[in-house]
Amino acid sequence: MMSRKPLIAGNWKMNLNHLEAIALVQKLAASLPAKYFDKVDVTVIPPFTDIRSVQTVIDGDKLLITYGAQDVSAHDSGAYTGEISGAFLKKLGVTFAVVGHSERRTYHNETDEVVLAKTKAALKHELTPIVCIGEGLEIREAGDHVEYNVAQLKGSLAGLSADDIAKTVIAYEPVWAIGTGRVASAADAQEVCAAIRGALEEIADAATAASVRILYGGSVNAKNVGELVGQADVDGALVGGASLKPDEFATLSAIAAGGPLP
Ligand SMILES: O=C[C@H](O)COP(=O)(O)O
Repeated sequence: MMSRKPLIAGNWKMNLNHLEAIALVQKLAASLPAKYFDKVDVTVIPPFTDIRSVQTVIDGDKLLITYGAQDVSAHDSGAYTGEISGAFLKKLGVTFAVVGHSERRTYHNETDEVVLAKTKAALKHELTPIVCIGEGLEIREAGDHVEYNVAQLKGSLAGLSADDIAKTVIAYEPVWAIGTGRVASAADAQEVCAAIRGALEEIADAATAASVRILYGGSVNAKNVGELVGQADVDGALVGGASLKPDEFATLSAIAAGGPLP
């Protein structure tokens, strides 16, 4: 099997102003020396207003941490008040763009069609989309979670070529596990991530499916990350709350790298 380098992505959501962002990145860098980055990719995903400050620290100190954006417009430029173009993000050195996070699907009514358009925009501007999918509690309790996630994945990637799909990262985030402290079991995460890989093989091809990184997200912390990333089809984590604590985020990144602890 092709080996996939783990990715630990810290989604800060709407937390930390630009001064707090600088302090967090500096603390994270101090806790996570360069030796780890051969074995794990670590990215921080701040609010848009922090990105320039984060870029300045990372470039100035030649850090190996990358950074992403929490969303990207489906449009390139023009009369779209409040939106942020992928072209602007690329110019700021952004590597990843989260698309279709459940908070955007829920609070901003983003459908699979919108997520697909944003995924295409990210790819067009050479950003790596982190395409989020995940079921709510009712669907999980009804036992329909595998079918639901596969359908959401297919809707969010509909019509993309295998080459484009190979440039994405997928994040499985069960909505009931986000910010609740109720993490999915490692077996539950593996079940859905394996089904996602199977679906990628169907819509692209085996080599593409084997190369795409699939993250788990939802109440990941330093205590549970080891078991989660130890699963065959879980290639890292999309971390919310624990990414706001630089020591814990460094520790869980080191665990994903296979240790030693910082
Ligand atoms: O994007 C991150 C997720 O929504 C997970 O958030 P959480 O780690 O706070 O549960």
